[in-house]
Amino acid sequence: MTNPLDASPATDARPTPCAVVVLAAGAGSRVGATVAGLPVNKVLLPLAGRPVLVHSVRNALATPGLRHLVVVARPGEEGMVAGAITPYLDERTEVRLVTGGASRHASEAAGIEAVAAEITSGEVEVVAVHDGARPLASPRLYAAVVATAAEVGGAVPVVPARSLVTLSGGEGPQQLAGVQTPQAFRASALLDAYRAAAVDGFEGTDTASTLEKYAPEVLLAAVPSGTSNLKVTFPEDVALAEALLERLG
Ligand SMILES: C[C@](O)(CO)[C@H](O)COP(=O)(O)O
Repeated sequence: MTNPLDASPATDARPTPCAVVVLAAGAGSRVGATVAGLPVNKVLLPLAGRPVLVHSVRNALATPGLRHLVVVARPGEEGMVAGAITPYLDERTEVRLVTGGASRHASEAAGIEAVAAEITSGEVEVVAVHDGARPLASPRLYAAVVATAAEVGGAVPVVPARSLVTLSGGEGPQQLAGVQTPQAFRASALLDAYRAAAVDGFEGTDTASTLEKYAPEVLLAAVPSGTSNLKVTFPEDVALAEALLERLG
């Protein structure tokens, strides 16, 4: 990956027409979320009085150049997801709700296919895919990944790991980086890559891994991000996200 800060800065004079796919279809088993004793999808947990997903969706809606927002729900949870986010949306805001699959990859594919017509027609030039469980991704981060993807092909937010790691084999301390979302890509390359992956039955661990396999010619740029863009994974993450929300305003 290259660092876009090494290249000319991505300019955003004309925001790139884009779509955002928010994934809300994960199992979330590690967070162990329950409501009234029943397991609940972690993106529906309350965070500062609103479901986690509402924060994620509202940030995504502030993306410059946004044309379409897709939310991918777990099969059987479509009604619950719609019920959770609709009260917080302006009635003019159109959110496409689609049903996800059995894996993250399948849910990503369903979300991307939901804007296939707009990609093919050229209306949408860049698509960003985001974890619904990352409620603190800022509109600024969305703007940066979309502008960078438009410029170089693909953009992935990264944050340096807190500590150096020593690998066995005598290579000395290594600085690792954590990969986050939203991950953004030129839309036609993204759609083609997911269609090629479907033919092979390939399942990527994230969007970038599918692009790396099926569109290796697409340059992926690392966009500097921060630890505040956390993913709600463990029970304590909700309290941490709440504290960060309060601090960030
Ligand atoms: C893509 C990701 O956010 C990178 O940190 C992460 O791998 C997503 O994990 P999930 O378990 O599929 O939510």
